[in-house]
Amino acid sequence: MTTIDQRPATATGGCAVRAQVHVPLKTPFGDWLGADVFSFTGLSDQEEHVAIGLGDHRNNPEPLVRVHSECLTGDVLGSARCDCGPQLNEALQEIEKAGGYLLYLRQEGRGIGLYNKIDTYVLQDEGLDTYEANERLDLAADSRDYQVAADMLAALGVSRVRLLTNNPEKVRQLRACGVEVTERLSTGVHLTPYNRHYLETKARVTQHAIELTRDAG
Ligand SMILES: Nc1nc2c(ncn2[C@@H]2O[C@H](COP(=O)(O)OP(=O)(O)OP(=O)(O)O)[C@@H](O)[C@H]2O)c(=O)[nH]1
Ligand SMILES: [Zn+2]
Repeated sequence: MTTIDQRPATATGGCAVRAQVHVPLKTPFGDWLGADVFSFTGLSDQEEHVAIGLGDHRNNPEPLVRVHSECLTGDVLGSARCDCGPQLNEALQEIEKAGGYLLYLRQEGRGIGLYNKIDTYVLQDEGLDTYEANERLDLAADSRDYQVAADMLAALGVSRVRLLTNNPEKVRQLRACGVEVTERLSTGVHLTPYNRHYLETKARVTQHAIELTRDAG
């Protein structure tokens, strides 16, 4: 059953919790998770970002948090070109166990949007890497700004987090926005027959903490 439970909002820079809705989720592994989905008002970029509270998120002074950037092809369609889908599933499982939040940010294509991302796939298949392909379209290689994630955490009353990410830029930006990141935890390495170059490029260009063994995959 889905329930709606308005709770007192902690406003920060205009950002506040708008509603909290309990949603039963079924994972690809067949488990049922009880998720609290939070929507917000006053988000600085006007996007419909959501926070998904899992496990004992209310009482955890240092919740496990993942700031996940939207990837329709990976998250929904299960595309093997990237690692987004498996990272999302892993995060839901880990956060459920530890108690915390998945912030699902509507930042398709590292901020360039879905249509542009699909266009870059054509360029990637001609030999460009994921960052070069963005730039060939005169778009930023990665335009993501995580201030909005910091605002959402503050609105949830969260100031200290353990962060599940391989991306050092997420840690840097959240800290710069006043979030105390006490620990960065790497996700698993989700190698497919199609994403080795994608993962290698992330490790080389943006220093993602991804350790690829030569013979893996
Ligand atoms: N422009 C572009 N974006 C992509 C491509 N494949 C996936 N993405 C986007 O990349 C974003 C995820 O970024 P990643 O670089 O994979 O990982 P991250 O979020 O920086 O780091 P983690 O927290 O470790 O997952 C999502 O918004 C995806 O939509 C691609 O080929 N081109
Ligand atoms: Zn993806």
